[in-house]
Amino acid sequence: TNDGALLYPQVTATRRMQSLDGIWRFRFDPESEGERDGWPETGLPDAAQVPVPASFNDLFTDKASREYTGDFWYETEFVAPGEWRDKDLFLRFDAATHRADVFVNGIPVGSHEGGFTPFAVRVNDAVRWNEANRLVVRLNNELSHASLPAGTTGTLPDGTKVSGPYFDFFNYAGLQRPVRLIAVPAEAVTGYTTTYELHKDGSAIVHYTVETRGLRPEDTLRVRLIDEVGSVVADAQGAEGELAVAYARLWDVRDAHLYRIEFTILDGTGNAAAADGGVIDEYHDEIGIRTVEVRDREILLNGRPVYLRGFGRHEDSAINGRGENLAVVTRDFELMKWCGANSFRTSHYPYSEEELRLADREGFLVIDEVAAVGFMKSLMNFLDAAKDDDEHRGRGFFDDPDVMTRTLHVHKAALDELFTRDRNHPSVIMWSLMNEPDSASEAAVPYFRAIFDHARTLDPQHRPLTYTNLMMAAAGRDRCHGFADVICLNRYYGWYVQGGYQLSGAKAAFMAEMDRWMQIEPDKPFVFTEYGADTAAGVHKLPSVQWSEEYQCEYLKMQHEVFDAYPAVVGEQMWNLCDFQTGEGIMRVDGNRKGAFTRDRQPKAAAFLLRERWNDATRHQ
Ligand SMILES: CCC[C@@H]1NC[C@@H](O)[C@H](O)[C@H]1C(=O)O
Repeated sequence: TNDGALLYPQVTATRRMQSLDGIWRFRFDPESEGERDGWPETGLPDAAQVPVPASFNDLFTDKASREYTGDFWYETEFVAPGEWRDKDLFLRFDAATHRADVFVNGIPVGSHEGGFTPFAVRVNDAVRWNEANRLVVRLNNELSHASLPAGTTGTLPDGTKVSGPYFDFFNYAGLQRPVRLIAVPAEAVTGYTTTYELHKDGSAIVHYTVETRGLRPEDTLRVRLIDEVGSVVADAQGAEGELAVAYARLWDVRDAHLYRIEFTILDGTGNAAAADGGVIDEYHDEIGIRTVEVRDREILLNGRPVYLRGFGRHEDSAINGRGENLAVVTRDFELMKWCGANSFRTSHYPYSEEELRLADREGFLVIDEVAAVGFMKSLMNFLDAAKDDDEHRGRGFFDDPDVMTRTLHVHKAALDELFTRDRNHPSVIMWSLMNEPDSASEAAVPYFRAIFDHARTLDPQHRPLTYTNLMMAAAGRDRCHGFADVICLNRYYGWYVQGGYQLSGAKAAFMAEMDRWMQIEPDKPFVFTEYGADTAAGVHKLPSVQWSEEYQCEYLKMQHEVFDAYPAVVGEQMWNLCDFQTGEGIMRVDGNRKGAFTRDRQPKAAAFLLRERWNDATRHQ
């Protein structure tokens, strides 16, 4: 339900908000009996106590809890303030991973599929005003070929379910981002879009549309643009129009200038109470005046070419798991700035709204990725790429008969939610629709066509669309690159292939593939969205060996030599900013160790190498 509750929550003259974060009751439900046993009405029996937001997985001391797969429940209570009864009351979950059913006082009030975008459920008909109300939420973290991220669900001999992720990050789950009670007027702003037109004389036009609900014909919808010193620089009326800015302070890479866009619905009947000044609804947001386009094999920001320097990342930290931790987010931006980075990809799922708002303020360029990862059957950290699990033996991911129906449906819905949530962020400059799909398979082509065609309809700013290509679909094997505006490559020459002493051979093979790409896609820009080498911090070796800090630096130097040999390369995002947690396996040492920094955000030698390369002003922008 997008009734104005999906806009980023805020308190204004007309809107109210109450955080429900804190300690909630929690329990697993391996037999899926909770609803039958009345938990929505009576609450959770024998419950544990867990924090929201956080993943549940790293809180406990037993393996069955860390690895738990199936239904699990959260419970808390909240008071519905009587002063809000004339507004629409919503529960807004910023993320419930991977799916949720919500109950208030035993009454089902809504459900959601997908663990990385917000949803809101209206609860007016279920609450008791000025009293405690029981909030019970059933979540589920099972993976399938129709879940984003994709995977499979197996069972142990005793019937216990086991997650089989087709991706290289831990299948963390839970209420991993804030939960809020919010109150929105019945007549309200429910969404908006912006596009930008820059002029040579330094002026600009902000074209806007506003989505409302319940707007009465006699009421006025006013839109104002306010600059950083609080001056109203433009104003307009109506559900769509333009805001002309005489001297626009453009949003630019690592030079962010934000404007406050303010939407106000004013009572047009003339008999509004003087107290509220006739304001029916008021919502404001921060936008950046900038343009993004791909032209002449460059990515242009405000008409000037940019070179992406930065990282693939994860929302991942000790104890929290994938739970939002603003201290970690802040430290990660500090590390990226220290390295001289200007960009990151939200690998491999939409990051929190707080993360993107920070990117807007810091002037970072973001490749915003939907959680369409694992569209290549690879279990246990890629050792078994295309390994077939029982249900889908012998077929590639896209050969699965349900992929063009169930998977495509879930994928499109996830894109709709991602674009609606993030379309107004100046930091978002490109959309990644999939990470490392099996794009070498013929069956992938109709799927790509359907999903790219759909995505093209979602962004009024028409930002470039891409996906990331992995080595199993190298130049000449990938059948889907034609759909992408920018070719994004995840490459590991010198790690997964021809590692160690063979590094010189790896470089030759890497350049041979790049030469082939230059023939295949002679007009598109290329971005390396991943390159990296697992490195155990503190392991030193002269001469180097793989897993030593010295080797990670040798590896990175070689990659950068190749990138610098091809003018078509307009970006390099090292994998990964930090070490991060994965499922256990013989190729993971309590997680993936390709970080330039450790999981507790301390530097390896590679961090200093990147800092030297990216702070060298004589290089790219
Ligand atoms: C085989 C491609 C490499 C792979 N790419 C996706 C990331 O999520 C993984 O972490 C990375 C890795 O294995 O380090």
